[in-house]
Amino acid sequence: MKLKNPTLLRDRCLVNGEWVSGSKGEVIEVDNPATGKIIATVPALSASDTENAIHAAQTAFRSWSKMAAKDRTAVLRRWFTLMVDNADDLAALMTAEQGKPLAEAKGEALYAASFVEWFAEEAKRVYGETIPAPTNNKRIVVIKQPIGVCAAITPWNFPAAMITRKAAPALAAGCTMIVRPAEKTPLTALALAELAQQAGMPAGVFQVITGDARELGGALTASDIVTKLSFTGSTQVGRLLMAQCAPTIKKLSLELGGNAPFIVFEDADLDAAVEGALASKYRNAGQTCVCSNRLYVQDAVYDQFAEKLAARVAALKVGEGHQPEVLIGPLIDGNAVKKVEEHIADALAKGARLVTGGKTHALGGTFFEPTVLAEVTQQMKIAREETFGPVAPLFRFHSEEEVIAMANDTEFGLAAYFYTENVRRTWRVAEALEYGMVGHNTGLISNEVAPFGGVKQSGLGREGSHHGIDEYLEIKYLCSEIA
Ligand SMILES: NC(=O)C1=CN([C@@H]2O[C@H](COP(=O)(O)OP(=O)(O)OC[C@H]3O[C@@H](n4cnc5c(N)ncnc54)[C@H](OP(=O)(O)O)[C@@H]3O)[C@@H](O)[C@H]2O)C=CC1
Ligand SMILES: O=C(O)[C@H](O)CS(=O)(=O)O
Repeated sequence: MKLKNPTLLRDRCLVNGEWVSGSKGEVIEVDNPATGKIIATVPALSASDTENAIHAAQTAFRSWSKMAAKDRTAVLRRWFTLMVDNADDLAALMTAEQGKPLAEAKGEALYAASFVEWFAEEAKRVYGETIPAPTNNKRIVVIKQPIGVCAAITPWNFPAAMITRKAAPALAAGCTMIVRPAEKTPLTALALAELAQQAGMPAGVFQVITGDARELGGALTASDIVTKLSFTGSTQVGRLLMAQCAPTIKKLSLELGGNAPFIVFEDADLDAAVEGALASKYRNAGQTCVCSNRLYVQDAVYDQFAEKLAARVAALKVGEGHQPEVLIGPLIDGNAVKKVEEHIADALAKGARLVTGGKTHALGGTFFEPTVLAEVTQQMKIAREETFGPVAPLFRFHSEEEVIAMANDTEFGLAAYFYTENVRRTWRVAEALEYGMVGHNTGLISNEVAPFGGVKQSGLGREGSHHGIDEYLEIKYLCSEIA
């Protein structure tokens, strides 16, 4: 892994403005999923090391929260500029530790930076309000104030964007933030910490700690100094963390699992639908929470769509992320491969048909052939569980009512997609789908300006957009008797 700016490769954690090892002196190895080779080590911090970070964040909060919003904006804008200037190095780190193709990693680096740019601006727009009092001798004013010391626990699939999508609004609001990144992808998080320090972020305002998820997560959730937890990951772990936060009534933002339907109506632009399916299904080798997980195709266009999609999928180049033209990198680990194999085997055993792919790639390791299955039904595991891999299961449907019922038949409600050229159908379907985010004639819906988040068991709260900063603010009103 060659970096233009070698200072971005950090093997220590940033705690209270210092680069520190763990008090136990233990380290965690970081490997490259494409090769299985160890590329770095990071400290295994302990619960007591985490307490040090929490107290540093509490101290830093006292001054950071009182800083003029415009001055916080200036620090965040410098962080944004440094992220853009170092996007190639951030991309190299992501491809090395997570495996995604370099072009996707560069895209994520800029996507991550866009949250810092957006919330640098939002910092200056935390408005309050005045409310006419019920009696003329009183005045009521509403103000918004930063929640306090915040913690973030983030997943491996977007090592940069999932951090800034939380840290940027928190810091903009005047909070301080401790990030515990996934064990598999700490290097990008530590590089973001290095750039934050270069941007002049005061000690204790933004800290990154690495170590055992349960030990560090336990310390963060148990602390009554930490007033807010923002988590992105599986619904199963989200439930656990929600329970761990209950004793201290922490504020929560949860971005959890998905099971996105992708619906192709007979009146769709089929070529556009194929492009959208490729984008929403195979991005990050299918390892995103908003990936289409079930593709429903209306009878009249089913065979045509399946043929078009399979031809494009079979041509997707699989390989190591730094190689040019590679579009599908490795899955994150062997467990991910096992889940994909399990979903395919279950579907075929219950009557599905393999159209293309279907097995581990000739490259070996965790590389997997991009796959399309046909004649898939609701009775198969792949209909109910998030595959988190490069498999497109095609379901048939006959009517709009039938497909809406199938699409909504899940405990998840994160993202959904549909293709139709009919404007009346567009409104009916968009309103009937029980999801937090709906793509119409597009497979790419993620950006910094829209409120990203799910309903049902896909989470709580929204990230990005002007709503995103509210997750890090408390509302207070002053009722003043003036006569
Ligand atoms: N809604 C969204 O925006 C997103 C949702 N996801 C969902 O996450 C899942 C895949 O990501 P994955 O990383 O495997 O999800 P996990 O839920 O397994 O892990 C997410 C994070 O939580 C940590 N973690 C795991 N167990 C605990 C625990 N007991 N206490 C504290 N922290 C813990 C993990 O640490 P470690 O990895 O070190 O074990 C990781 O940092 C999928 O379901 C996907 O849909 C993923 C990304 C975005
Ligand atoms: O982790 C994820 O899956 C991301 O939230 C998806 S996105 O924001 O890049 O769409």
